[in-house]
Formats: sequence, C-alpha cells, structure tokens
Amino acid sequence: MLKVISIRNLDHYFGNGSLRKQVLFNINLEISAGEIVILTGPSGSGKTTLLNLVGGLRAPQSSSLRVLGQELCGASAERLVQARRRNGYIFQAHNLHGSLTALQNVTMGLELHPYIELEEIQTRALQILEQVGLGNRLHYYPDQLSGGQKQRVAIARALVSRPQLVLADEPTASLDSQSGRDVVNLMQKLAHEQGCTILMVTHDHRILDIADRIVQMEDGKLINATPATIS
Ligand SMILES: Nc1ncnc2c1ncn2[C@@H]1O[C@H](COP(=O)(O)OP(=O)(O)OP(=O)(O)O)[C@@H](O)[C@H]1O
Repeated sequence: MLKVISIRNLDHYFGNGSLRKQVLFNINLEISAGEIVILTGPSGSGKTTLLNLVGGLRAPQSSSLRVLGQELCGASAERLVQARRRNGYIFQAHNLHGSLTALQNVTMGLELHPYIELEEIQTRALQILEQVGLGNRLHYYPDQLSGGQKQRVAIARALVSRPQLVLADEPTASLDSQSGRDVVNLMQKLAHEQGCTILMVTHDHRILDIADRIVQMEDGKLINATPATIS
C-alpha cells in the first residue's frame, strides 16, 4: 500500500553550539494512505516537533523523511513551501482570521490553489460548511461562533482542498468533551469520504478510539506503534 509518510532514522536538534539539544532520536515510522494515526505522549516528548517536520513547517536535518513521495530532508525552502501547501492543518487555537467570515476563512484555504476556478471555490466552500453543520453560519465572524463551531470552520478550511494528508495538533484541546467528540467524529467522517490520511497529536484520551493506530512518544523516541484496538 502507498506510504503517505515514510520516516527513517530521523533525529532532530534545536539550538547551536553548547545550547544544541537533541529532541528526536532515531524515529522510524510509516503511515499508509487513508490511515488515522494518533501521536500521543507526555508534554515535551517531541510530538509537535515531529508533526511540524512532517508538514514541512521545519526543515528535517538528517536521514530521510518522505511525505507523499517527496523527500523533505535536504529540500530547498521553496520545495518545503510547496510541500506545506499540499497538506491540510488543524491547530488547537483554530487560527481563523478574525476579520473574515466563516465562508471567507474557508475559501482562503482554496485561493492558494491557482488552478481552481473562482466559482468552484465558492461551491466547494459552501458544500463543506454544510457538511460540518455550519450552513446557517456562513457569514458569521469567528467572534460570533462557539469554540466547537470555530474548530469546525478550521476543519472545513483544512479539508476543502481535498488534501491527501491532514495534520492536526491538539484539535480538541480548547473544547468541552461533547464538542471535542463532535469535532473528531467529523474529521474521521470527512477523511474517510475523501480518502485522506490524518496524523494527529493529542493528549485527549477521550478521542483515542478514532485512530486506526496509536503511536506513543517519550523523551523524543517512539516507544510503540500499536493498533488502536489493542490499547
Ligand atoms: N523552537 C524550539 N527551540 C528550542 N527547543 C524547542 C523548540 N521547540 C520545542 N523545543 C523543545 O523540544 C522538546 C520537544 O518539544 P515539543 O513541543 O515537540 O513537545 P510536545 O510533545 O509536542 O509537547 P506538548 O505536548 O507540551 O506540546 C521540548 O524539550 C521543547 O522544549
């Protein structure tokens, strides 16, 4: 099966000289198309660093990190930007633009894709906002939406370009348990419909069941990679 993510012997360091500190140690991980993988572990264990490397938000320093067939180790800044644009991102703090409506925030997710016609952009944005249950909130600004609704806009924005890979960092952290559950159910449903792969960092034990596989990190190392059903 096609490997969407393939990481071999990956180390990562922050800082220089005497401040240089290793935060990832010999990471090996493969994720197949359509898998939902949760990355969990204690604070400071390196989860966000790994997610950011996979997303091209940081440059990998050594060994091999292939995402959607492209090697990111040694890639130019321009190649990393291109790699970033192919993925969908969902963050804890949703990162919506406060001065744009729900609809405008979602269309922005498509405007980076110059080959998609304006009319198609509008159609897809309306359709996905309907799918996330916000068809009646299209012209609301983030301030006028609840935490869960904002996060649903963020999901719509991440998925509207139908990316093959979605990276999510603590997408439920700011939500109450019901909203958190709704948000991950929605991610799971849309990902299955679109056939996309999800790599999600979370501390939230209430949502581990949506994963096909749970990967545990500790002190910069992967300590297991169990099927979700066993955990
Ligand atoms: N920009 C940076 N510069 C220097 N050190 C960093 C930087 N970002 C992270 N670190 C260090 O790297 C280690 C891993 O951090 P990371 O944020 O990846 O952990 P995490 O598992 O995602 O933690 P949390 O669950 O608290 O978000 C920590 O020791 C952290 O202090």
